[in-house]
Amino acid sequence: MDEDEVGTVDVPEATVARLPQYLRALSTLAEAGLRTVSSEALADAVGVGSAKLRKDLSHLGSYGTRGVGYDVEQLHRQIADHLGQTTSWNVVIVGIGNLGHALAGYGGFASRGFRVVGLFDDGAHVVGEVVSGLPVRPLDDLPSVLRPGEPTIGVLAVPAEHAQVVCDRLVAAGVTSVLNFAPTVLRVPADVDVRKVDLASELQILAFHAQRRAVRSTAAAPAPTAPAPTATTSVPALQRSRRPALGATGPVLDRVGEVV
Ligand SMILES: NC(=O)c1ccc[n+]([C@@H]2O[C@H](COP(=O)([O-])OP(=O)(O)OC[C@H]3O[C@@H](n4cnc5c(N)ncnc54)[C@H](O)[C@@H]3O)[C@@H](O)[C@H]2O)c1
Repeated sequence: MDEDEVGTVDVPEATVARLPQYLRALSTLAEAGLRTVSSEALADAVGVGSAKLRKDLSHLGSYGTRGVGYDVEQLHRQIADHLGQTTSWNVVIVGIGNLGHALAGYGGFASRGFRVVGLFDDGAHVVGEVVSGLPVRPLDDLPSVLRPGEPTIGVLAVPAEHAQVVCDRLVAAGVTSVLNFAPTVLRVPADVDVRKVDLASELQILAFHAQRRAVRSTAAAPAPTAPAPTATTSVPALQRSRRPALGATGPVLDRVGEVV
């Protein structure tokens, strides 16, 4: 597949979601001086099955060489092309509260081609403050920060009840890609992409799997001397029994004891 085909081939959404992980693993391999990598080794580094990895990469027209594997640099370039990482993207963050401050200060965007160019908020307590080298501006200044012809991604870190209004303003100003942290569904025109980040849902999914593991291991355990929990053991009971005593385990951090 040549560069002209990037953006024109259909790549399944699940594959797209794994591409950043492949890219990160390939960067690490390149930094370690590796020139080629087998599908098994790359799949191992990412934590997926090698068949799935080969299928994912076949969507990009990359099949590797039998007995050699994939050329690390070439595959890195190819995935970076598909992820639009060979151009730089402007990012504006709206809502400079707890989350917005953390996002504005995150150092990992620039190395992946994302440049934070504007911070916006409507709160008098924060407008004018300089956060990570950028002044926080009112949303009315949005048009002066967005540059025609330069793709800009809008990041929403405002309370859910304000997210739609802010999203509408971003879209009206020409933003066609929105990353939404607010726990609400946004309505946007068909030519606007919205991705939602929801850490609470991710925690719920982990809790779901942990709970199922607990139920299965309880069911599979040999009969204990004490009365065995049955399949009807209540979820709260399992959750309580699995919860460690506060402070009993966990890493020793130099901020332990800090009240956050
Ligand atoms: N997706 C996740 O995993 C995740 C994690 C944490 C928080 N959140 C969500 O992110 C959002 C922000 O959380 P937070 O803890 O930073 O809240 P926060 O209250 O600390 O900050 C919100 C900021 O948005 C600003 N704001 C409110 N209305 C605005 C408007 N109309 N225009 C511009 N700015 C406006 C406020 O002035 C404030 O500075 C919330 O919706 C929260 O639920 C999501």
